[in-house]
Amino acid sequence: MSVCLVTRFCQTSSILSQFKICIRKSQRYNSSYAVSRHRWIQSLSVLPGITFRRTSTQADKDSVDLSKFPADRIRNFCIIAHIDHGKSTLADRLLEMTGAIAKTEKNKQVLDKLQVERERGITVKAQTASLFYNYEGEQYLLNLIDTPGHVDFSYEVSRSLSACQGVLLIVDANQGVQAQTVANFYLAFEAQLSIIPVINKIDLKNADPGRVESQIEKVFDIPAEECIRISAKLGTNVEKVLQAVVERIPPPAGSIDEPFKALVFDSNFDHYRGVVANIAVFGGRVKKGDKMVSAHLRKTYEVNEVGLLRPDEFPTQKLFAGQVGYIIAGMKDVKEAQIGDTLFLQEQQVEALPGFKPAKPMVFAGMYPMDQSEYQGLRSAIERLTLNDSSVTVQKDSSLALGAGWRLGFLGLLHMEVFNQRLEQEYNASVIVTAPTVPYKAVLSSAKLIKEHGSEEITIVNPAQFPERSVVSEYLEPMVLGTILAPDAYTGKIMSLCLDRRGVQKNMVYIDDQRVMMKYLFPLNEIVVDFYDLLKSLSSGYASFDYENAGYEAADLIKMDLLLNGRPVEELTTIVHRERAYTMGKAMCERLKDSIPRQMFEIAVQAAVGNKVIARETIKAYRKNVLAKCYGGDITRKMKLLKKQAEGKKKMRRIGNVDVPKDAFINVLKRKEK
Ligand SMILES: Nc1nc2c(ncn2[C@@H]2O[C@H](COP(=O)(O)OP(=O)(O)OP(=O)(O)O)[C@@H](O)[C@H]2O)c(=O)[nH]1
Repeated sequence: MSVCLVTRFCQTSSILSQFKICIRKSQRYNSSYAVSRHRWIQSLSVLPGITFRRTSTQADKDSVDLSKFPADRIRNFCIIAHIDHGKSTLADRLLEMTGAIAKTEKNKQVLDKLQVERERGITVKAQTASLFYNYEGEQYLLNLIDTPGHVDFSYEVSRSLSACQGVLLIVDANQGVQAQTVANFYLAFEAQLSIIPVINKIDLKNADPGRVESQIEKVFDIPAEECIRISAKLGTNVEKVLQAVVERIPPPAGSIDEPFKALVFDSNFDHYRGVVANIAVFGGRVKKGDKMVSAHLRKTYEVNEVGLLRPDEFPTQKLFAGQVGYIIAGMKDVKEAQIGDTLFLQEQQVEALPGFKPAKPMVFAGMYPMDQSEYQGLRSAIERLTLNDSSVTVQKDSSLALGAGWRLGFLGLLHMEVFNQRLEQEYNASVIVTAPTVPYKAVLSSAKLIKEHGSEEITIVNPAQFPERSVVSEYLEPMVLGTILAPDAYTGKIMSLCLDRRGVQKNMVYIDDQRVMMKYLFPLNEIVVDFYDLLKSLSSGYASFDYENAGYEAADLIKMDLLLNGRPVEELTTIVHRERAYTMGKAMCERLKDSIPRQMFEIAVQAAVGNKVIARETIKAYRKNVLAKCYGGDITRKMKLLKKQAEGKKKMRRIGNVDVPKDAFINVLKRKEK
């Protein structure tokens, strides 16, 4: 709401009070309400002569005395699972049953707040919610963190686990144990957390909870009796889950008598209040007005607000040892609230907690505005989006064909797609994303270059900057250890796909009489773009895949250029294994031929290594006369058709004299199933 509109509201107190009533009426704990309420308050506070106290909200009235929850009546837990096994649906039920949200049809996946999460039906960002639960006459404070299931976001899972003492490991009663179930189990196991296996979707016709229990026994060595069978959708046995959380997950350690010490496990940026850091308090207490220090930057801040997330912000007087909540302390940049940082009070210095390793980008791509006139707008959109996603790295970049832009690093391809979608949806930005590449390394042999780079080993995130063989003693490529779970009927097809992707089998076990778990060592480059799609399609959707980093290995790599009418297109340059250059070059030329529409002249599409052309395709000349079917003199119809053609051209980028659709840069890397 604009300031002038608010000024008018403020002119008469009766209108002001009506406005407050109106806001209270619309008060539901949803984020849009929280944002609009906040903007309104902010707008008022900038008006001269008006000092504004926040109107008390239902939350403030319901204000809880958190000192009544000593650590032994707190349980902090995460919900982890393979993608789509029902984490967010279970979180909804737990929120409803403990009264945090109303039980309505509208309240679906309330913790998935982003538009992309709702559209894609996936969780991208971990979300925290504090619940009050009455167990055997005692009130408990349960802090739940719903985590994403997709491998690209496993960093979110591992840092959420650091705030917890236990997990609910959800497994679909029909699909059984899948690749991310295994990966997430090991994350929790290595963090020494209590693991409660929950078999979900028992209402499905094909549910076979008995089979899933024996898989859990075999793969994770957890007795079948410990599994809880539920239907998150219908609410069946969900109460048992809450009971198990209290009974089986230990309370957090740490006492309120110790000095204040908190771990920042997540943070997001609010344009009005700065950084909102999600913290797990490991000792002591903190309140508004305290002077707080961040261990990383050693900067001092005054605490403005602390509270719980229920799931929206719920301000409280204090936060105590064992509790999970948020803190706002005037930090202007998410870099000031580094994830993994320790917070303490100015007068009580403590030793920093171990923290986490920063997330390492696995996929890099160039991002450019569709038109250079949109550069500033895109820059501010990227800046704002990265404020809330610190795992994205940004470097300025420029290209002959696409002008000034950036090279961004992401945790995986889905992460890149989600970022791109958010740029388009939330910031209305139109972007060209170039072919993604993985971070290769080169060990330099030229003394001059070593001096220039300050090190013998360099990382290459842009194929156009790939150093020549003559100055390099060795190239290295990133490797991953992949886990594939699938019905044994598809084993043959899967093995030949893995072989095709230079995979080396490390292990293969049956997890029951029909399902196989295979471990393969892959070059990351071979699986990053389309491996999962192909695996899904050749196994009729039954196979699942997850991977973890497995260091670097020496490889015989070369740079391959793609040329349009003899002109190399830097944005389509790729790094390939020497043995694969011919097949890759041929396939890329074919796909480019399919992606680029016929134009008024012939276009030669070539792949070249050095000066040698290794593959060629030709796009024949063609003039599309959009008015051909338009007889007679209806000028409005003609204008409409010409406008449509012009719209189509807007989605293309001219390289040399060739119009290239913006999707072509990524499609060129997608291989077809054999
Ligand atoms: N029949 C049935 N469907 C369920 C049940 N629980 C969840 N689902 C459905 O399964 C799908 C996935 O559920 P989500 O809760 O989004 O799964 P998720 O694990 O949070 O997914 P990600 O966050 O993307 O990993 C949705 O269509 C749910 O409606 C259940 O108990 N029974």
